[in-house]
Amino acid sequence: MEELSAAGEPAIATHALTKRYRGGQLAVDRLDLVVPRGSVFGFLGPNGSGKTTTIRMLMGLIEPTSGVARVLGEEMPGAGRRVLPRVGALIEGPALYGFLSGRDNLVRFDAADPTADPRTRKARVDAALDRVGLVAAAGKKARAYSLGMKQRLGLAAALLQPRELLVLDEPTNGLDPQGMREIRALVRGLASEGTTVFLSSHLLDEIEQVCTHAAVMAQGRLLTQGTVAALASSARGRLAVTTPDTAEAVRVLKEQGVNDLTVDDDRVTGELPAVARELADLNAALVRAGVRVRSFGTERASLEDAFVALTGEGFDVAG
Ligand SMILES: Nc1ncnc2c1ncn2[C@@H]1O[C@H](COP(=O)(O)OP(=O)(O)OP(=O)(O)O)[C@@H](O)[C@H]1O
Repeated sequence: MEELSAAGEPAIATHALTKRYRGGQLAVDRLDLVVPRGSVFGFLGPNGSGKTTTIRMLMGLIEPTSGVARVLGEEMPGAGRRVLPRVGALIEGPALYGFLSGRDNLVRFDAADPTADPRTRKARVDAALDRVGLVAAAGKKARAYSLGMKQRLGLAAALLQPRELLVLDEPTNGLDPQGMREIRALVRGLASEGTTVFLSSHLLDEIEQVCTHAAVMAQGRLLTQGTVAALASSARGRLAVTTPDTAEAVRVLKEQGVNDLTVDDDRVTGELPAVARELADLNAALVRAGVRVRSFGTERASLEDAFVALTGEGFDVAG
């Protein structure tokens, strides 16, 4: 609610947004999403959970079957002509001409924008290249670019004009760790200037590293949304004990109601019992049984723990 009073409507708000494809597939099911202005919002879900379908509806590329999608305060797809110039989007990889240089690709994008003044084109293209760190490679043909460079060039195209909102569909998909870091740094930089960034990902780690807020999708449905900190803290952390006596520790902890125990070297971790117990009592039980405890504590819960708690299953990171 705070965001509403601070800066008008949220950057994105959907109400009961639904998409059923012609074949009958219910891809998005009554989605209520609220993306606050100024947030870096992670749209998280395994492959096939409906992320791309949602983004396509938000960008007016496909019509919803029912429900409402509002972007920057206006309803899509109807208000597309007014809204889309204020939105930079990178969906399913940028459409680049391989035979043109990175710079000339941007010149083409800029020339295709009827609102872009040709006299200031060069300055816009230079600024965008600089922004994504492609100045040195600007003269190379795009087909010689690595996947990460292509992704950055796509982002540069989205950044030729100042944007209030950036929508990025799996921006780090297929990138190596260095490429991922570069995109993350770019996203943080844009966010610090006040751009709202909405990005989809199937990587929990990535969302934790860069996002302030997140929503979790599974099978077309929204499981939860909120700040990343609140989502992670909604899951209980795991108990972690370091000891040379791992077998005995496992036996004692099991007796004390600790589930899902795993041993990795001299570390025993487990799920804390649902009924809150004094951690000190667990430690005392270990000591009583003669287990030599080197360290004892709980690990901070991660977004992954929250996801597992919500769905009862592991996060599918395949693909
Ligand atoms: N054009 C289409 N026609 C019919 N079904 C589709 C179409 N596009 C997607 N689907 C189905 O809708 C569901 C959601 O797909 P969607 O691509 O939105 O998910 P996603 O979360 O973006 O996954 P991914 O990351 O793999 O793209 C899937 O079951 C998919 O098979």
